[in-house]
Amino acid sequence: MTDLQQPQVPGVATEVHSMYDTILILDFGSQYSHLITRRVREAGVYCELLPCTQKIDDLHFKPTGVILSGSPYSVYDKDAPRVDPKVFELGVPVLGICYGLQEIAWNHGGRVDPHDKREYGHAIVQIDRHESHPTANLLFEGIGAETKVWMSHGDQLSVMPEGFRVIGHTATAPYAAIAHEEKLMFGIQFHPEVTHSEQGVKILSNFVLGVCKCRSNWSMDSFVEKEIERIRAIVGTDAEVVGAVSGGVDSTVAAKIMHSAIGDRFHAILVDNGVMRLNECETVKEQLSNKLGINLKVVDASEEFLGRLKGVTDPERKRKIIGNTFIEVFEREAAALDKENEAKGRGKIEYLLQGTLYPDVIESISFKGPSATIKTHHNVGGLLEDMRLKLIEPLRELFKDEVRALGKVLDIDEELVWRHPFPGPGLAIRVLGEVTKAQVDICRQADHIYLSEIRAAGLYRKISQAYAALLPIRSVGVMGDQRTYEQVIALRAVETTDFMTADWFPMPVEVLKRMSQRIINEVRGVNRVVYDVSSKPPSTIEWE
Ligand SMILES: Nc1ncnc2c1ncn2[C@@H]1O[C@H](COP(=O)(O)OP(=O)(O)OP(=O)(O)O)[C@@H](O)[C@H]1O
Ligand SMILES: O=c1[nH]c(=O)c2[nH+]cn([C@@H]3O[C@H](COP(=O)(O)O)[C@@H](O)[C@H]3O)c2[nH]1
Ligand SMILES: NC(=O)CC[C@H](N)C(=O)O
Ligand SMILES: [Mg+2]
Repeated sequence: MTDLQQPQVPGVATEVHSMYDTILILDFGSQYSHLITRRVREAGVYCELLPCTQKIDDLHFKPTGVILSGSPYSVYDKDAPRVDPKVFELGVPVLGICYGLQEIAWNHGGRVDPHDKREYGHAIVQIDRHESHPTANLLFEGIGAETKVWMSHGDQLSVMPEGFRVIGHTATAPYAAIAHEEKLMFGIQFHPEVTHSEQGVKILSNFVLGVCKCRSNWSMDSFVEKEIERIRAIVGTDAEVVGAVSGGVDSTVAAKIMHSAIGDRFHAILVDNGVMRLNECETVKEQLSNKLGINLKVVDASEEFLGRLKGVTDPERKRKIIGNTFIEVFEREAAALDKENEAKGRGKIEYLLQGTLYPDVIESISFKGPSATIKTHHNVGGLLEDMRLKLIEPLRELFKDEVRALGKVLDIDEELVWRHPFPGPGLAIRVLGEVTKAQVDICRQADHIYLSEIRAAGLYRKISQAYAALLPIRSVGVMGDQRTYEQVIALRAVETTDFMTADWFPMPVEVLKRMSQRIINEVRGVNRVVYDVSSKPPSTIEWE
């Protein structure tokens, strides 16, 4: 998934960079780098985050401006990440944030030293304006004499780099913001991307719109039209496309775009893996066919999946088995479709549609290399390395909230757009221990009651993800004067924006009471319900 190139068609604008001005954000490992990306997009400007080790000569587009992120490193560390100095020869504006400022200074004859006090938290920047140098004022255009910002640094600029002037200072940092008017280079010691910096969004938009003069045309409306055109250009007039579609918002939005582009040359496939939620396959088929006009084939492979999961209790093995079986089923279906098409004199299936999102791409490009594997997230296409089909990933530049906005533009039902994510391995990683049909049924029923009660209480949209898990233990209870010795259901609900970190949701007690009562009364085999009050980290969202 590290390859950022999409299929190319000579003479046709199939490349995102030919349609939008692009801000290049170079990531030096700050925790906030992806937030810079979000903010620039919010200003209506397309941008891409690449590792700071990116060589400018290898870049396949010319950025309209460059932003250098913060970093946990110090510029004087022996192993400090270094920017390719050619960035400064591109002749486009550059903005350095925190480490980025220090890196600009370091490269232009300035000095950076550790400060006796680390500065972490709020600070006030006094803005220094220069009447006879209007360009230097551009970054803080429209902002008053001072502004509240958020700082997180231990080093600071001690000697100004050549040709730069101070455009902002704080009580402890005399060079908190600097500018070079001819080179259009700016540096700020604080973090405009975090919400604690009150004018942060304005400062970033001043840079991308005022300094870089980017066109502000990145909107989901314009994206749909351009994407449909791009797909048509890539696929041409004969080729056909398959796509694994789960009913989740990502694959649904991707499928809708593909369908709009090529109609019935797109074949959507939903695999019933035996670990879907109650009535899920029917509901998804209904929604996609009736409401979106997408022809979805449901392939029942439940026996195959459950058969292979027999006796398996290890979470990673479950994930691998499911991932591999998905591929086998999918390849089989694609081959069958190819045969059918051949008989009908239709084109060959040449492409595979995937709902990959930008966070997946960002995660796979970290300059520090891949992080430890906590869980193997299954992804149908992600594992199809030796497949002859070429990938089409319409959402690979988008964040989840952009995908949801796109869903609205495409007139997809609110209910679908705001659907909680559901993992590919489904209930298999929510039935802890061995996955049998009987166990899946218990989990499925409890999950259905739980989600219905969440909806009835009007809480579905407040919660980012909720589900019931079946624990592989028994506990003693009493029912109708009889001793029971049955299983435990754990209810999980979290609030999160990026699913990388999450807080447990404070479920109202009254609602919990109803849920627990209903599950114990209605689901055979369960005599106890517990509510999960763990955050991520140190826990994860799924139990396995
Ligand atoms: N049962 C399934 N049948 C077919 N494809 C599936 C199935 N489950 C998952 N997939 C494929 O795996 C991809 C990754 O799943 P993932 O859950 O991350 O995305 P999603 O289901 O589209 O959206 P969401 O994250 O909101 O659930 C999906 O986009 C889809 O292509
Ligand atoms: O498509 C998927 N395939 C998987 O294998 C998988 N594992 C976890 N998830 C989803 O990812 C998010 C984070 O989950 P964790 O905190 O448990 O890692 C949550 O939204 C999880 O539901 C998966 N999605
Ligand atoms: N947030 C940052 O970019 C910090 C940069 C550098 N590590 C410092 O402490 O000053
Ligand atoms: Mg899903």
